Amino acid sequence: MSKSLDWDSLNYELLPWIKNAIEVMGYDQMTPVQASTIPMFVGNKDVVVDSVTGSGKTVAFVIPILEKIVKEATHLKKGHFHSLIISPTRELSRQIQTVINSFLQHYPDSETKPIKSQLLVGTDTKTIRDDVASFLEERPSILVGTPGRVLDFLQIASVKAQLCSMVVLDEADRLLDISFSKDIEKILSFLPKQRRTGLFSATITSAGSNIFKTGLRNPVKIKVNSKNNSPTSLSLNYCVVDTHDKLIHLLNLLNNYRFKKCIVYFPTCISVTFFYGFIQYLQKQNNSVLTIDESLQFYSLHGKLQTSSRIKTLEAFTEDLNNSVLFTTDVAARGIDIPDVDLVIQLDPPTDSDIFMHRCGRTGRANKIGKAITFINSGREEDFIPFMEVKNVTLEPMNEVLKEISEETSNNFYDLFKKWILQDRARFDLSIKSYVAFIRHYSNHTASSIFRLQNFSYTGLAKMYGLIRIPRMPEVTKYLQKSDVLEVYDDGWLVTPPIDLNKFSYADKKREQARLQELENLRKIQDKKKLKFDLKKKNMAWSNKVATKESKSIRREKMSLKRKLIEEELANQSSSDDDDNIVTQDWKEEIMQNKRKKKDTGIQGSFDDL
Ligand SMILES: Nc1ncnc2c1ncn2[C@@H]1O[C@H](COP(=O)(O)OP(=O)(O)OP(=O)(O)O)[C@@H](O)[C@H]1O
Repeated sequence: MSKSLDWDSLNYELLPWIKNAIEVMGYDQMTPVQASTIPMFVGNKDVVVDSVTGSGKTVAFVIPILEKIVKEATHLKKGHFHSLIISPTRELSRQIQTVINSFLQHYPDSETKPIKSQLLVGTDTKTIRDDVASFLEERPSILVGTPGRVLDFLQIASVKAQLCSMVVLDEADRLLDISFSKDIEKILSFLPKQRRTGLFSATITSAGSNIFKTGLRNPVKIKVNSKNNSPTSLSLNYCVVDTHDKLIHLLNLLNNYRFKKCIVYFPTCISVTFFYGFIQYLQKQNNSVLTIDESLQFYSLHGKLQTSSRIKTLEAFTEDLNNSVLFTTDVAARGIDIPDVDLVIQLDPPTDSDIFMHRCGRTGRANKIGKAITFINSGREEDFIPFMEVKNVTLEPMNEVLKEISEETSNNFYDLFKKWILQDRARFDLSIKSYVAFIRHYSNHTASSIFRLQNFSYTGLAKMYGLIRIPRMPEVTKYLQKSDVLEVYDDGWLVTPPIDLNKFSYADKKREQARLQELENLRKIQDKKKLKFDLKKKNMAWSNKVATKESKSIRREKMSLKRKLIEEELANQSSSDDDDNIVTQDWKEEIMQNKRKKKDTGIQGSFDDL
């Protein structure tokens, strides 16, 4: 392992054009992970690299790949490639390709065969056939892509993988987890066994023994130590807040804290869309409760957006030099390298504690100062702090940055939120969907003893999401507490009198027309059914009527017995408090919901039933 971080102290001479690229990029010295990894990976060793976020792992595998291509890939035939880099997201793959290309810009023109790279990610415009055509035409030596697309590509007969001699799994623990591992195994089965393999991540230990599924041969483990499992330039803080005021705290923080670029992590895609819409309204609207600084520029990015829009947003956020704020999900948690991000806010801790460090690590990169603030819901979630301490991640409290929120402000803000929702049924739908998605998300926490649905403030959450009605979910109805933040009226309404949902319209004219049409259809069907039923009843023979009555009373008896059994079962369940019960009850609710759906054929997609 090299002790000096001087580029000249490597145990071999870097190619002159690579040296030139390094100089132009302004990398005066190697980072520790580069000093340890480059000589090993160039020297034909398999490597497993564990190094904190923002420590320069990308260059640590890009340089060895480029060095080896120059030495080995001069005779590559059509349809073959030299190296394959796989990463979990399109954004990260694109970013890796940008780093490769910024090196390749310095590759001398005098060389007869240029070195090229190709990106393999799903897009709205390019098919896999397009990828193959451009591969055969352009003859790239390096392929970079996401698992699904890479696998599809390798399955095409004209693509030959026999000469691939280097493979890198960036964010390897993620690629080896349950969602990607099957694809990765298949991809690796296409590659020759005699190859070099590099696994890179800031949380590689989470992959456990899965790393050996990658066919590593006598790998060298490179761990760049850090005291706090995070870069020293990154400070990790938390604030304990009441759930119902969390959005106000977030907005106050964005208004008052000085930053260049901030990333805010939301729990779900739909919550990004929902809160992004509301915050844009607040910024435009002159209101007396909470105004948002005009200079703040908001962006939203999540995995359900089209690729082209994801690319545009990321580029615009990267280029924006003013106070810009990106609302996003874990799609932008790993690997994304945006210069000048100096603040990261997590609205909630992630469901997987590994993601916590990846999210925080979007700031404090390459020795630049950064701050990551995580909101913790008051109650039980404070236990998250010692839980992370055990994982060698120390979080410091910083409640002093938060402004006190009076009850009056809190209620006025909620009224403003509800007013916005009542302007458009689409917002009402979104509010309910976001709320439901959050609860489902919350129930997926791996640290389920800390993040317990039983302890959650459901009305506090409803206030935070501006709900006008609490959806009928088993998780919610089971744990609604009398002492909660909001008064819940009949049928889950949080406003009185309740809203007539038949008259609650969409602002979008087409959507509203479709809704009215559906309502009309439903009414017709119900009228027809009623007519049919009345006729049948009228025409039925007296003896049949008696028989029907009898069978009805038998059915009623059976039903009441069944109900009793279910009630007993539920009573038993609520006395023990584990999350499995929630799943069971959820299942029952699902059956009931399905039955309800079958009954009322129209109006699906409205949330009247939730
Ligand atoms: N030798 C170097 N000197 C200075 N800056 C560097 C050097 N090498 C890389 N960087 C810069 O460090 C930043 C982080 O690099 P990179 O994205 O490779 O980190 P990483 O370790 O892969 O992080 P993550 O685990 O979050 O993916 C980049 O902006 C990169 O330009």
